[in-house]
Amino acid sequence: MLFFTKNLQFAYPGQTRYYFPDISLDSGDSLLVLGKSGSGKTTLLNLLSGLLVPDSGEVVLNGVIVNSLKGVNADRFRGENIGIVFQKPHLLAPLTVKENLQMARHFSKSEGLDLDNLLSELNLSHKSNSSIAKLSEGEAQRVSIARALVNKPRLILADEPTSSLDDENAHKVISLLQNQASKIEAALIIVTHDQRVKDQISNFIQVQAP
Ligand SMILES: Nc1ncnc2c1ncn2[C@@H]1O[C@H](COP(=O)(O)OP(=O)(O)OP(=O)(O)O)[C@@H](O)[C@H]1O
Repeated sequence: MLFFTKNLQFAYPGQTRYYFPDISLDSGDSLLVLGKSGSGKTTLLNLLSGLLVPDSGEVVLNGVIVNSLKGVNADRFRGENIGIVFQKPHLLAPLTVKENLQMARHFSKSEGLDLDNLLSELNLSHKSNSSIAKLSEGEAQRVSIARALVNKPRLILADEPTSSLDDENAHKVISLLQNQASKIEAALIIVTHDQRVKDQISNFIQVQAP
């Protein structure tokens, strides 16, 4: 199994404890994490990426217990093995599209993907030298997806990637994420409250506020 969690429990200080359903994914598998606003979806995503540490339970990626890594080791492992598509792109505005990808590459020792190929696959070749400020919202989102893929991660986590998109573009972005994930043999987890995504990915878990 490429990625799995077991008995994940977590509570913010002074708050009620979350008990998250177990996850298990092989390379090429996709999973939706569904739940209402405030149900704990982003919290679960942060536990899966090691940005938060569970009170108990395990997150295992490629045989490594993610929640037992600390400090620099945790950051390096995340940089090399987990690609995160944040809800907002958070790109470096003074840099060009390609420089943003080069920067992401810089933080990893892994060989990664060819940048020009990746830009072409995401229909961004013509924007390679554009500044981030001049991109449309959709282009900025594709750069953010490219940045998540650049180090050829084993796990891709995407937080609400379709929430601001119309039906056609929502469909395109999910297809893009699925195609790219299966190409690099990664597992894909998409956190969303967007029920439309179920039409493309049938495998899901539901999280609920405790
Ligand atoms: N750092 C924090 N400290 C304390 N409570 C927090 C913290 N972050 C989130 N919470 C609380 O935990 C609960 C779950 O938040 P979370 O962001 O995981 O929900 P979500 O399902 O992702 O919501 P949304 O769909 O609105 O983004 C909320 O009640 C939130 O107020």
